[in-house]
Amino acid sequence: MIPGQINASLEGLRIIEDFINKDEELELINALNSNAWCGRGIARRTQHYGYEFSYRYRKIMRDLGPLPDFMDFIIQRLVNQEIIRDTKDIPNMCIVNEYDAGQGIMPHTDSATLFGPVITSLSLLSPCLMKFTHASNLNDEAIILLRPRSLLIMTGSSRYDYKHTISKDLVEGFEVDGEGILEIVRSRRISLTFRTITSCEEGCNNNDYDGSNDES
Ligand SMILES: O=C(O)CCC(=O)C(=O)O
Ligand SMILES: [Fe+2]
Repeated sequence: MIPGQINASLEGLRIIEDFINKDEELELINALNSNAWCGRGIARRTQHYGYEFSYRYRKIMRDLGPLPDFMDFIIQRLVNQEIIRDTKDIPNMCIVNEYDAGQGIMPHTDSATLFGPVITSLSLLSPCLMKFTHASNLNDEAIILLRPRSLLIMTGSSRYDYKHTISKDLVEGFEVDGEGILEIVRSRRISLTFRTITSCEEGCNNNDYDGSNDES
């Protein structure tokens, strides 16, 4: 647990608190809980909508069709609130990640060739910290608090120049001005990360692919 400065600003990074309300959060969780989770290869469970992404091959494996209806209101809100301004940036893919206590995600930059310029991630259930570290200057870092129902928007430098990660720590601490160190005791968290597949010519319709050897 490393206390650090919380929510330092990064070019292109924005958080919208309470992007959805508690009823909407519950409805999303119920919809996701009634669908099949994919537990292959990586520690945490995932669900892929729109397109299937292989963590192992780092490419799009299959076109799964349009995003499900229960996500429509999110896409609509992204457009209405002008988070997505260009129709070509309207998400056509969503990966749902489930993190149990003790699970995180390794430092990475979401592929610049596969995915479009705007990446949004909606957080449900447990809060957590996300650390951004500049890819070529490791001293340049920012720690961002992801509260439930908040939307993280990554564009510009935060999307392309930094790696982001979520730790496996069971307890996380961060310093809030005037309030001292606050603690998060991590429990189940679900995130919905929306992206736009820019091209799906190569690697799509790999009908032989069953993902059984994927790794994180
Ligand atoms: O869980 C999150 O909020 C982010 C997930 C993420 O970084 C990714 O799937 O690339
Ligand atoms: Fe990511």
